[in-house]
Amino acid sequence: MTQAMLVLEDGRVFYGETFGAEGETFGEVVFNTGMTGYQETLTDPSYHRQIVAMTAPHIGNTGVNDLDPESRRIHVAGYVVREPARVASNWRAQRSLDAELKAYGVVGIAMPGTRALTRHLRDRGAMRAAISSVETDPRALHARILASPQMAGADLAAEVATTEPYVVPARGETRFRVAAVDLGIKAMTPYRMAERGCEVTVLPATVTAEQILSLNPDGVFFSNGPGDPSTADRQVEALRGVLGSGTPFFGICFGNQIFGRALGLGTYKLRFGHRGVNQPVQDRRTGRIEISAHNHGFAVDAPLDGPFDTAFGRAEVSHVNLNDGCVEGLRLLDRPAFSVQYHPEAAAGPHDSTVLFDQFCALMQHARNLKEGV
Ligand SMILES: NC(=O)CC[C@H](N)C(=O)O
Repeated sequence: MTQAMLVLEDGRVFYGETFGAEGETFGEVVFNTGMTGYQETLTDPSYHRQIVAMTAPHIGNTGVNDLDPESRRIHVAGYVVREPARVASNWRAQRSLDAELKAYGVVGIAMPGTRALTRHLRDRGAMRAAISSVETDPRALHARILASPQMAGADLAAEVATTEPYVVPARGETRFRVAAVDLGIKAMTPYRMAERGCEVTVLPATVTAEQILSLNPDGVFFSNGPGDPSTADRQVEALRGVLGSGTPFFGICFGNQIFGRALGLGTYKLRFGHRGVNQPVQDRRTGRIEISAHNHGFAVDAPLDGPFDTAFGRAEVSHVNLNDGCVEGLRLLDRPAFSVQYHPEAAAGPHDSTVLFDQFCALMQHARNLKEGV
């Protein structure tokens, strides 16, 4: 085993052994608290340019398969685990996690200090970092970290999104046609719509409102994605055009942040964000609590004390996080549009929130009924 080190922007150094590829990598280091779902995490495009540290102490137990990935490749910039499983044991396992990380050239580190790292990030916040198995001087690596890009201000969606439109067919009869803007979309999202009878046309991140609306969709969706939502001006512009048309809208994660901005709200960076599969979110209308999957480092700044006015009529915060009180969902009260900051597609994660896909279908059905005068 080769020695490796993880160095943080504030100078803290951790030592361990290489896991996955050898080499050097830079990114924002964040922690993920999921006990399961490491393959979905690794392949979630929203982790582009992030070094992900797993708090679960044993990673790789079930190996890697070709069924669970959320995109075509591993997207994390680097991977931090406490102890890699020595044996991949599962009936679906096709390869080991170590081999998969090597195949994608993903530099990782196995180190005893993941708990200390998590406590450090919890107190000081997510920050830039590097993993290296080729550098021996932490100070030299630290200097390179200070020259690497920040996550705040990073415009990354177009780096991971499709450049060509493609169609995910409905399973069974086609009930609705959805235009989905890919900002780093996870594969399970169009799948959840397809299994409800939606034919989903996935569009590049730079698509305009005119291009979206020219498809005459029953509904429009904006996906999750990497980077700082304050940079997503083109997408905010496109969404304003969509909302103005009255076409039903649903957004997830980055899509929620863009929706917030389209309504005139601001976004801000959370200290350490939410990444895991057990975040409690409350639906403020029903009081019901959903345990949900999360991956966000930014949040929308919205009034929590009741409905507020926007250019598209009244809006309200529909969901809040019970851990830190941050905004987890928004809805318009006079138009068919809503979004959530968390991941109802549940890959990986509990299925408490998949009902939101049914609500999107219900909005599309309602809009169709109105159009047809039913
Ligand atoms: N999963 C996402 O869509 C993340 C959105 C945004 N990049 C954030 O970190 O908050």
